[in-house]
Amino acid sequence: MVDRSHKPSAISAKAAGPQPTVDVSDNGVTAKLPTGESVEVLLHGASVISWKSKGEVENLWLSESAVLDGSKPVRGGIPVVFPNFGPAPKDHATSKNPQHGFARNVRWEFLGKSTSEGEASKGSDDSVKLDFGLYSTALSDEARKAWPYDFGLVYSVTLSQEGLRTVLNVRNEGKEAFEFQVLLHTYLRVKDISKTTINGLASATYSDKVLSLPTATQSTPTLSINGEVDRVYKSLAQDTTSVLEGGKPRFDVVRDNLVDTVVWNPWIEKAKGMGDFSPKDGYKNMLCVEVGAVDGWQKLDGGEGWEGGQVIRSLL
Ligand SMILES: O=P(O)(O)OC[C@H]1O[C@H](O)[C@H](O)[C@@H](O)[C@@H]1O
Repeated sequence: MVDRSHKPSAISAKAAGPQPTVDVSDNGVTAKLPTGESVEVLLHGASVISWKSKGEVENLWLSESAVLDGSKPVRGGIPVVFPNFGPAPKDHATSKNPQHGFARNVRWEFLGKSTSEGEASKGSDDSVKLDFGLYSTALSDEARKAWPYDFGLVYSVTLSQEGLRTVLNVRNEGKEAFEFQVLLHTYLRVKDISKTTINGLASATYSDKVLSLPTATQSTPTLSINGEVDRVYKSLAQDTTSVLEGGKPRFDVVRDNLVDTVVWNPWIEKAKGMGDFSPKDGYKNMLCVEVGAVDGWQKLDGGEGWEGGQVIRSLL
């Protein structure tokens, strides 16, 4: 009789192949796929600070003088903005919070990794998911006083050949309802901002912070960046915002349960004014396309949960 017990099945044969690697340090977590893609996440703010595609192409812009020691938010990568976007409004429960909330400026906990094998028949790739948690009980007394709600956040960063998925899950762990905003403040790396264009915003309504215009409409199908831009595009109909370089697709940013998108480039003067922005002409190599729910507030009753996120595809 033939002993088949050692014959590898299709599944175990695949499992025996190269596996994703995950390195955990005191400061953060790095994951790499056998095909070369990698992601690096700081525990400070659960900020993604590097995402490389096959061929080691860096997709995210990180300032050379970004502060990574936990003393301030990271200038670059993907800081997580929660529970308020921008300066907190005076007449809201978030009013005592810092600009863009506290989540980007506190240490998160690494909850663990999970890997999954792709199935060619389903068109899926190998992937690795890193989960990070932040709970109200971990905040300083001062931060808890400023926003006194019981909450739990789980931020999942999934790396695959297809791209990078980042999803935030918010739970109200208390009895009292709270309101929040969310934004994934992604700094995309581009070769030359003067040749970079954005599609997917046509006819959308936006507010323009540079021109102090509360309401404007995107009249052209393609947006070019020729100067400082700081716009909040609201309730977008299309779920994909595309970034092109020299007319060729470079990134697709796909929103999931998030309807707004901020487009930001500080340009020359604002870049000069930021101590942690360098090189000073770095504005030529970055473009923020920030998916979020920032127009108005999301309300979460006690015991309820909410989830939203993005997939960014690098199209090189
Ligand atoms: O300097 P930060 O607090 O990180 O904010 C950086 C930028 O974030 C968003 O893009 C806002 O729309 C901008 O108004 C702000 O300048």
